[in-house]
Amino acid sequence: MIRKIADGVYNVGAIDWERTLFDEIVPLPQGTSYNAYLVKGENKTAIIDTVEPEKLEQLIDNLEELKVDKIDYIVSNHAEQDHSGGIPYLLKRYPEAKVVTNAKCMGFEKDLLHLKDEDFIIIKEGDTLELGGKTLKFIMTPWVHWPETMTTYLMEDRIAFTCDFFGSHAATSHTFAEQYDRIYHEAKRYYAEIMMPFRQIITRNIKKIEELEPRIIAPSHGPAYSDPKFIIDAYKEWTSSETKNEVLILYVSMHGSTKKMVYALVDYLGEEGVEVKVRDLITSNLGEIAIDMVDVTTIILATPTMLAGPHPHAVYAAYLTNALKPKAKFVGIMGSYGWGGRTVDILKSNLGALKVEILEPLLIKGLPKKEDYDKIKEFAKIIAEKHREVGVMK
Ligand SMILES: Cc1cc2nc3c(=O)[nH]c(=O)nc-3n(C[C@H](O)[C@H](O)[C@H](O)COP(=O)(O)O)c2cc1C
Repeated sequence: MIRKIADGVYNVGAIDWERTLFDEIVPLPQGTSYNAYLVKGENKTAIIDTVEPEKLEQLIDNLEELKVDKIDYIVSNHAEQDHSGGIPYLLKRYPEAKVVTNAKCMGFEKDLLHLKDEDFIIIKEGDTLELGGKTLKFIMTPWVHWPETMTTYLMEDRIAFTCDFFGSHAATSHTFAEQYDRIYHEAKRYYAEIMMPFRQIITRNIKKIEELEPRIIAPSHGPAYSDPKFIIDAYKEWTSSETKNEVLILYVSMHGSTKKMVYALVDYLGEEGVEVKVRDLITSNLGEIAIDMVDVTTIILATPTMLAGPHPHAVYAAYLTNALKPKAKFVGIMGSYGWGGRTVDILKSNLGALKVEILEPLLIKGLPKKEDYDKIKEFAKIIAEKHREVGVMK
């Protein structure tokens, strides 16, 4: 399916309606797309990014339908195979084509795709490429989400091809975002899963794209944006240091004691005027957990003690929180134990990358008793007080 972006500019990539998992961990409830953009100048033709190799057939069909018998440049914004994986095929089909990218990306593609030095034209920040009436300018946007990532800007049409940056895992036949609620949610999920660990550097990259004053933002997953402000503002909101008056509780419980503690905390936090999100680690997937983390002020890890430490699912949650680096300001640890162990130490040792205050842990023996509920109530009061201190609650 060819999706026209502007005169001489087409999305010739693939739509993957049925894929359910990405990177062997990220669930895809809405499928995804691998957008590849054909830009036809008066003299030269370029394609910006390719598709996941499994979906090459759709790209080939689209190129045939547009009767593309020559490609001069294959611009590669990102070396990850869902965008670069089609390059070896395109080089065979269009032997005169050169891969246009930055030096870092070339290095990765030599390793990942076994491309050779002579396959490349190397560009750097601010360089331009003339196609005849259409000029591509290259803007380095590192760490969205690999070190080599860049944006290609079509100057005359003011289109920013941002690759993963501003993308969403959404299979859709719409060329441009139309169902804004749906796309906001999918773009936020994508941000949470893929971009959140690089929040600080992304802030600088948002500015770089905004300064281009693009008319269109065309990422390599999901629909393009004919209203770039929508997605730029959303990214500004997610990356800002401001958090909401919300607590996310991630819990696991074998026999229900920790769960009782969790739901008591939910009630007490409600009484204190704090919003709560609760995720059972056994039934919640990574996407749901990640999206919930984006703007909460506090994350609570709740686990029973098992084999002298936290339940392995709680270790996973701590590891994930540490890796995703949400902007939360506080982390709490709570749970039930039988006789003792290193639950708190082990969880803390998995949280070293976070700039958070770790609250005084709350561990109780067995099923919570009357005095334990008092402690949970006190825990809720402490969290509310912390939220007041950082100004997310009056
Ligand atoms: C497989 C297993 C291993 C356990 N290992 C420990 C342990 O090493 N240290 C401890 O204090 N309690 C241990 N316990 C006891 C639990 O921590 C205790 O029963 C707790 O109340 C369970 O909380 P839950 O109902 O939320 O699952 C273990 C329980 C199970 C089922």
